[in-house]
Amino acid sequence: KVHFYSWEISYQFKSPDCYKKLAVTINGETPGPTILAQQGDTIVVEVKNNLLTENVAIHWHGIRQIGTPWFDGTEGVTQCPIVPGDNFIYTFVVDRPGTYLYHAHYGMQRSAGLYGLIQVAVPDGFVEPFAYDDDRSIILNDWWHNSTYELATGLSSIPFVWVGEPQSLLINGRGKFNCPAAQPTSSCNATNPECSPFVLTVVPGKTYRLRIASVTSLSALNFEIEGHNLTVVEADGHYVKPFVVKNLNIYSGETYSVIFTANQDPSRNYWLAVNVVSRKPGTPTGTGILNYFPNHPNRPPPTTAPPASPPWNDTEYRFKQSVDARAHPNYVLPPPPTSDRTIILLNTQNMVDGHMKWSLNNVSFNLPHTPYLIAVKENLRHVFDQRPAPETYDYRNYDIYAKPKNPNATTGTPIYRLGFNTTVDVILQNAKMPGNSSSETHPWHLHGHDFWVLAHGHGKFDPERDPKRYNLVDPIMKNTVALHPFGWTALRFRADNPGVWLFHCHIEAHFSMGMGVVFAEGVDRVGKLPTSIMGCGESKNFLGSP
Ligand SMILES: O=C1O[C@H]([C@@H](O)CO)C(O)=C1O
Repeated sequence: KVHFYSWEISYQFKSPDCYKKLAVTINGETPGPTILAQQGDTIVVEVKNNLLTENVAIHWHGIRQIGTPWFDGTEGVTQCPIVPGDNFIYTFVVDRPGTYLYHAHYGMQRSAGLYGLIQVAVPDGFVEPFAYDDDRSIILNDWWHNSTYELATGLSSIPFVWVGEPQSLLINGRGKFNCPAAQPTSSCNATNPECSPFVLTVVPGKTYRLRIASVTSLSALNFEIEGHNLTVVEADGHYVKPFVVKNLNIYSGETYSVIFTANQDPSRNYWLAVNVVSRKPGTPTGTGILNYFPNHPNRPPPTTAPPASPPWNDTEYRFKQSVDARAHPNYVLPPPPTSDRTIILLNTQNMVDGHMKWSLNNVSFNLPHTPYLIAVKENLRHVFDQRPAPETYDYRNYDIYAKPKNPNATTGTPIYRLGFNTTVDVILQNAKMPGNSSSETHPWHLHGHDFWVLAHGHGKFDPERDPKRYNLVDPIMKNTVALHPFGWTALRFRADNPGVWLFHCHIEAHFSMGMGVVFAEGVDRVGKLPTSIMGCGESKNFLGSP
């Protein structure tokens, strides 16, 4: 089946948390429409860029784009930006059931509101390993009152201006900023229906599958439904061995399905609550309402206080959830027992020519002007660095608990060329920040693949000792995984999807400061590139060629 969508991208005044500001919308809405499809269906999205002066590109997060690497929607990697006034048609197959996302992948535009959900149903007759009466979804986000341009300009300025903590947390695009009395109601109006809380209505006794996705620009979140345990059954489109939590830690770019039953006192309503964890919170709890039918949705609101998260700096609590997630026993896809190559990526915050950057093995990522897919396929060797990207760092001598020894990194555009069909391990290594005594959580997202999560560890990864601890029995597969403070995360994937793929921290500010790398594999097998992805840099030369 083919699903056709026609999306007009435009700026609109929106008040998702009661404070009025410009948002990038799809057909006038943020979040955008949910794409509903079934495994094997084709999705066609015609994007019309009606932003007056701003490019756009849309990434289909978690969709592997097998056979269509040019429609991954990653500006600078797989396509040129869609310029104002232009149309662009994305066509791709959703080859696996599950919960996925889409969002802007140009500059820091995601934080301006261009995002939504993709839900892919199982084939007819397929029985999922859990039961429920009804299916609901929520998408979580963090929200700033400064424009995306102010945020991005601060990050690239000398001196550096950090984005700071968000003003609000949004559940399905709704939050509540405490409008100051001095602010005119035309710019902040607590009674604006756009910022009335999101209401999830349930029938007492029924069981629900709740799909939960996060597209935050910065925040790691903890989600809780007051008084209701959640059984985690799906993560990033893969069935997991069910485990029960009181609240769920969710990082930007992750999706989960949880099962819960409306089995509490039905005479009242309950809070949906989302809190910032892992960074010292400066944002009030984001709330919504779990409404037991037939109570009024939000009159009166629950008289209890909305749930607080576990302590924001309880890293062990979040680490435990990461290691508790295992593949569902009936759906284990065993990883290859060995790998052909191990890439160790140390992430550090460094200065480059007076700018604050993030780098991997001392190289801070920079997008070339000609998208990599076109440059690699057409062998344009002069448009990006040809020296190989660094395979590891000096792990014998580097102290991850000390401030970066070399405060200066370089910026560059090198790539990792992966042998087609080889098995690659990536070890993400965290370390201390230069400015303070902490180490932050980074959710890493891989385009074009799912990876096995072989292990999470504390401290410095030891290439002799730690591979012996890998879970080769029932590791979960994901497309986004947390790298915890002062820890390491080991991933394995097969380089079996011809194309050029970004691997990056999903914190929008961190990617914009250089926290990413690029993998290229089997590009000689990629078919003729569509001219619609071209037009910028040297790709102009290929327009109209036979
Ligand atoms: O990248 C970041 O920069 C700031 C801080 O380290 C420097 O101000 C911060 O909290 C980040 O996550």
